[in-house]
Amino acid sequence: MAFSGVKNDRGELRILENLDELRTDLADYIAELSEAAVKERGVFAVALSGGSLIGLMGKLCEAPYNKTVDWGKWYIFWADERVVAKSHSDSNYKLAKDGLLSKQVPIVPSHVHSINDSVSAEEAADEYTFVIRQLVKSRMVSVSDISDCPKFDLILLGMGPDGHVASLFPNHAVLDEKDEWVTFITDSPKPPPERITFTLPVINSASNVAIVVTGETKAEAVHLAIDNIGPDSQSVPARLVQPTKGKLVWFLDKPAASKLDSLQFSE
Ligand SMILES: O=C1O[C@H](COP(=O)(O)O)[C@@H](O)[C@H](O)[C@H]1O
Repeated sequence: MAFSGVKNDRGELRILENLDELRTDLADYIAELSEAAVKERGVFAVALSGGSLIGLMGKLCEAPYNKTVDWGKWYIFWADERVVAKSHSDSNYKLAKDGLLSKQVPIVPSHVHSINDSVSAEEAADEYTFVIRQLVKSRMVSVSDISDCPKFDLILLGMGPDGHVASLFPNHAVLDEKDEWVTFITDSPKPPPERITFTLPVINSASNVAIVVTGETKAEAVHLAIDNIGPDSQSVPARLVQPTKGKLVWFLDKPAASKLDSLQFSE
């Protein structure tokens, strides 16, 4: 690892020498959280994103993780999803299915909670909220004692070059949503336009949140999000990811970290 440390209140930074090291560190991190959650609660409730994240999670399907992780205890959700058919190349579900879920890992199909792709964005968000509510009732997903929101064991996020996370885009009204767990947008600046997304209160109620970012095209957004300077936070949604009680970890490769201010860190 090139660097590991804590920088102000923006969480733990893990800056990896190259993509191979990042994939290994990310797989170790997810496997450890899975083991701890299964030990404590009997299940592991994890929310995925789409985009480059899924490719970076690939090592989880290889030895030793494919055999050591307790896949049967995983409950899988999406922090955001594009409202397209599950077979569409824009679908975050399809991305995860092709890149992860179909890779000889014994995930229980009924534990995979994808959105209903045959209704409107608004209905899909409402239905997804209902599904999560049922799983909170049956304690497969914990509940936050502070916000009354679901408390996922882990929410995995990517970040776009504009600083968006999940489908929470810069200066969009969706950033102000305080009441809903899952909401929808029909005007995403990045295609496709119709999406559902976890809201900030849900993301910030998780026990663990990881933001995984690679590549120089995202270096400026990483700098703005972590160094906490420049435009207001509504312009950099990743800066609004601040788990109330949970732990935030950034996984960065060196190009993505290249514009960070000098790092103060502890071993
Ligand atoms: O549209 C989306 O973009 C972000 C970032 O994607 P990346 O390919 O730049 O890593 C992703 O995290 C989100 O889930 C997705 O819907």
